[in-house]
Amino acid sequence: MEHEFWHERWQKREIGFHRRDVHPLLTAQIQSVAQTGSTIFVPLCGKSLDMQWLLQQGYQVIGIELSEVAIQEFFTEHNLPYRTSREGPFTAYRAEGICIYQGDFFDLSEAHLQTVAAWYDRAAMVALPPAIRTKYIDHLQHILPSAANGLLVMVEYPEGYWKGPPFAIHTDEIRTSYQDNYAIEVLPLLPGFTLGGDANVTERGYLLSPKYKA
Ligand SMILES: C[S@@+](CC[C@H](N)C(=O)[O-])C[C@H]1O[C@@H](n2cnc3c(N)ncnc32)[C@H](O)[C@@H]1O
Repeated sequence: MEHEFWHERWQKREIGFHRRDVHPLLTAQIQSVAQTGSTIFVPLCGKSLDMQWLLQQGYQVIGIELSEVAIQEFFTEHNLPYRTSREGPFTAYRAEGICIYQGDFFDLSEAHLQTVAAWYDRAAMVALPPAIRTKYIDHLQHILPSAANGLLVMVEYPEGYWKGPPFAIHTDEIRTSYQDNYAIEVLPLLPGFTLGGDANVTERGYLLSPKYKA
């Protein structure tokens, strides 16, 4: 997806991916991947309420998001006074416990994520078409600290049912993408996120723990 695609979606308010509640898998599983007080990386974070929930639970949050509209709305909607600073290719938005980098995920480096204990991917990997997704997985594994755990939420639906995004990502692809470096626990299927429910669309969580810690 081109950057323009996402900027337009935020400008035109085509943000059906934005949930009005905290994701139940996050609340159920966060303690499996990171202790309270530790830092959670939220790639392609949008203005997810999940980040506010993490802050309320005592976690620190690092996010990365292309859209400054999304980031400003996040801080405004939660009444979080923030400051901004220009840092290389990014504008960093900071408030107590949280830093969201406005810019391209692919410009992040290891230095930005040194303190991260776990990453939380909800609607990040599934937002990307296959060619970019491969780059995303490579870059993510390159910049994460080797001890970081993962909590992933993927969308599943029958082939051809939707055009995407979100793209359907099944367990086989998660294994191919991460099994070299992570042990993978596959969580049970949940009803999908679509408004009013849609039996063809489901979500599945994964817990990833590193096989090799430096
Ligand atoms: C489907 S939305 C999901 C947002 C959030 N994770 C949530 O659960 O609501 C994907 C987000 O990724 C952002 N995005 C897409 N490509 C990006 C990139 N290369 N770098 C940073 N953010 C990106 C988009 O602007 C969009 O807000």
